Amino acid sequence: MLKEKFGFIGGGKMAEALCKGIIRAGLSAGSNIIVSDVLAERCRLLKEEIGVQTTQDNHDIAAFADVIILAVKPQIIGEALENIKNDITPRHLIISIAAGIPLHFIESKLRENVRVIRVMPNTPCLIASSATAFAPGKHTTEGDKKLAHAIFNAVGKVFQLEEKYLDAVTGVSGSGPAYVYMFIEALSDGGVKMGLPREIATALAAQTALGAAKMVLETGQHPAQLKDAVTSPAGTTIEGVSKLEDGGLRAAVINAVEAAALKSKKLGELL
Ligand SMILES: NC(=O)C1=CN([C@@H]2O[C@H](COP(=O)(O)OP(=O)(O)OC[C@H]3O[C@@H](n4cnc5c(N)ncnc54)[C@H](OP(=O)(O)O)[C@@H]3O)[C@@H](O)[C@H]2O)C=CC1
Ligand SMILES: O=C(O)[C@@H]1CCC=N1
Repeated sequence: MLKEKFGFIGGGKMAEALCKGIIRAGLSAGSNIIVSDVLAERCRLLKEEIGVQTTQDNHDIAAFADVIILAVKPQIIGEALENIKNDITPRHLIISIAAGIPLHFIESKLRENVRVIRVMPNTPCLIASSATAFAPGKHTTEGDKKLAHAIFNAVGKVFQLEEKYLDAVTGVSGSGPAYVYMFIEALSDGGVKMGLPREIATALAAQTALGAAKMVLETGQHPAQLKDAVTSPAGTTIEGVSKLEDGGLRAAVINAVEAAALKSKKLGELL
């Protein structure tokens, strides 16, 4: 259990997933977390479902928390920082999970020497299976980096990277779960087309994605080697693989990552 208290500005999908993940991982208790949201109904729901404290006033966040997680949409980060800048003191560590928002923007909106870390997590942090990358700001200490590592390591895998890579990370793992859900849904649709009950088809598709991902991570083999091991000469798999190539799966995925990464970059440039 960490001694630091956590405050979230923005109580949406990602704050909810992170709060649940942090509590489930035993890193903090609901009573040590406060979340702000503009909607009273959202506050009520978070309080009832997760047991965190809630507020509609962002000024309450810095008064309570040591670590402040910026979890509002990138487009309103500037407004949220303006709102809290006078509340931030040297005891606070600011963690931004907003896509595309550069460290220098956040640092420039706060008082001098404020410690800021930019993080790109993903929603599987809810079940301790997140893929996260973070980049430290100008004034972060070794202790801050260790703390960020500890938080995101508890809810999945975490990598410290230079900030220049974070837009690409957003394209791969920040947005990535959506692509994988689409693939699983399509795999299930294929099963249904061929007569499987939907529930079975989705369970088989999701377990297949999970197993294949674990094979990549645990065997250390190249994905192409693992694919070749499934693909028997004149067998069934090569028929399917050939259709995926016809449909441009690889190009579609590469283009998706590029588009999401470029959008992340653009969000930072529009400020
Ligand atoms: N969803 C994801 O998978 C990931 C998201 N992120 C990043 O996390 C951040 C949050 O994303 P997500 O949770 O999906 O977004 P949501 O829109 O679900 O959450 C943001 C919440 O903040 C509320 N809000 C708006 N203005 C304020 C304010 N001034 N003070 C407090 N709360 C406010 C919003 O209310 P209202 O809706 O009424 O405006 C909403 O409930 C984004 O910056 C995104 O880029 C990063 C990684 C993954
Ligand atoms: O779609 C988005 O903008 C956010 C950032 C990464 C995942 N979801």
